[in-house]
Amino acid sequence: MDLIVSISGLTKNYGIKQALRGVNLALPKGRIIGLLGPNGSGKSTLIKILSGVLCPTAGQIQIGGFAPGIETKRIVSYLPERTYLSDWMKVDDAIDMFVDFYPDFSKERAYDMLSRLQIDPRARFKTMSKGTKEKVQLILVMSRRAQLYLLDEPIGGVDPAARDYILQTIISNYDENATVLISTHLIADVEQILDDVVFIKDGQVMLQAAVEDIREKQGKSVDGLFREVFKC
Ligand SMILES: Nc1ncnc2c1ncn2[C@@H]1O[C@H](COP(=O)(O)OP(=O)(O)OP(=O)(O)O)[C@@H](O)[C@H]1O
Repeated sequence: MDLIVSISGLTKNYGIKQALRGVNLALPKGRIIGLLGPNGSGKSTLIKILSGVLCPTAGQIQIGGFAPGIETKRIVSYLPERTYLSDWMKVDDAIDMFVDFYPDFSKERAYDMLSRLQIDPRARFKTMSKGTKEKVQLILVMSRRAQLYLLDEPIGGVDPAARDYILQTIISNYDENATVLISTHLIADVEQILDDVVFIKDGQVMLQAAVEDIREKQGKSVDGLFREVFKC
């Protein structure tokens, strides 16, 4: 199996709080993977470490053969859980900023997705709804030709009718050798596009499985299995 990410013994402490406890995980190339777990289970922490925003306390990580750093930032496209776009900016300013930052950014792809989602490139972020801003951020992140996309809660603020359309638009634009890791609580909405899932609880990986196996062998949806495994 050709891997894009391999993680061994990954631990992250925030002071006395242990957010990740010895995570071992291998993510293959060319898969769309759901990172699923209850609140506080460590999803954002794991994604931040993979993106290079946070440093691990212990453990090894390889992304495309490199430890997180300058080389991996070239091949990783990261959507943080919170917005980082300044309100005074217009959509096309943000696109120009991405063009300057990332040689793999496709302006054509970005404008194509904006037009499909009927978003005006001259609009200023301060005039936009939360959901529209989210759509723009996702478009920016998915317009790079990255090898690994890390999407932390990408569609939380988007209305249910638009979610499917956005997911399909985004997915249809990505290169099939790339891997997408999506953290979300909207499992029922996202599971149609997932190949694999990783369940995480209390900073540890509980399960890694192909969605097809969950459906065929266990006769369950991912949403159904999640509700069963994490029942309060
Ligand atoms: N900066 C921080 N300082 C201290 N504790 C933190 C910090 N960030 C996260 N934590 C703690 O680490 C644990 C994991 O948090 P994390 O945000 O990774 O979880 P999550 O699975 O993304 O949660 P959610 O689904 O609610 O977004 C939680 O107990 C959280 O309170």
